[in-house]
Amino acid sequence: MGNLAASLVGVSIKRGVGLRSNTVVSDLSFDISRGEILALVGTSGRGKTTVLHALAGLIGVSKGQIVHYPHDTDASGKSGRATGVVFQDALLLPWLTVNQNIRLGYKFKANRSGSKKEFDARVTSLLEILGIKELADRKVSELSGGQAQRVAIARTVATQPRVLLLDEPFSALDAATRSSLQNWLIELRNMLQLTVVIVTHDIDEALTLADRVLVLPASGESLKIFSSAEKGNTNKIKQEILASLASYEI
Ligand SMILES: Nc1ncnc2c1ncn2[C@@H]1O[C@H](COP(=O)(O)OP(=O)(O)OP(=O)(O)O)[C@@H](O)[C@H]1O
Repeated sequence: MGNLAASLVGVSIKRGVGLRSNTVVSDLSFDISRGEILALVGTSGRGKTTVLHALAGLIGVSKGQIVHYPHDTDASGKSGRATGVVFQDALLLPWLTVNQNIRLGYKFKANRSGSKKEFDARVTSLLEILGIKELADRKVSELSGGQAQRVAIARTVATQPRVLLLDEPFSALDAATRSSLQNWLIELRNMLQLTVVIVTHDIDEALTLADRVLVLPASGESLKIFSSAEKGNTNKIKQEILASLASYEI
């Protein structure tokens, strides 16, 4: 358990209400290790966003449980939040500057402490670490899509979530910007020892970013998890993932 950030144990999730409710995720179990990037892939409607929202506590589970393991330091009461989510649309406040948007992230951090001076220093240091210091005084409405996504991720990282949840954060970006943000995210994870769960439609993105790729199963199928540790063999893994995605189609 010491190395785990969270676990799903026999989780089923319903969407919709009353007679129209439907079980969209059924008896799903997997662990999220600390410091890993885990990609969730699966055909459309398979429940990737649903799982992410359940991990974030935005929707409940109908069966099973999701366990978030506190860090050792949490006993001191200085823990960050269990999760932080970044959606496909950056959802920043366009009338504020980048700096002000990031400050909002810090303001929402649980158990924040320290003086205003310390708080300002933390914002500046985060902007520096994330390589967006030069954007600090720009209005969000003046940012490109790629810059806005960096700021959205930065704002969520500022809340110090134990697990960073990303829902197709790069899907609206052009290929070059996307690739640069993928590299940036890997650097960020390495620097800050982040634990990341990312939903993506793009198998190449999943294999570039993730330590493990989890293919969400259709009802009755078993879960498949691919390790991209053997990076040299990505073609083979990609073929296996594509084959398992295809086998789910009815
Ligand atoms: N608010 C909702 N009310 C009712 N059904 C919903 C709701 N949100 C999602 N669903 C249904 O739950 C199922 C899973 O949706 P979800 O968005 O999690 O899938 P996904 O794998 O993320 O899909 P996509 O790749 O298309 O984004 C779908 O059948 C969808 O229609």
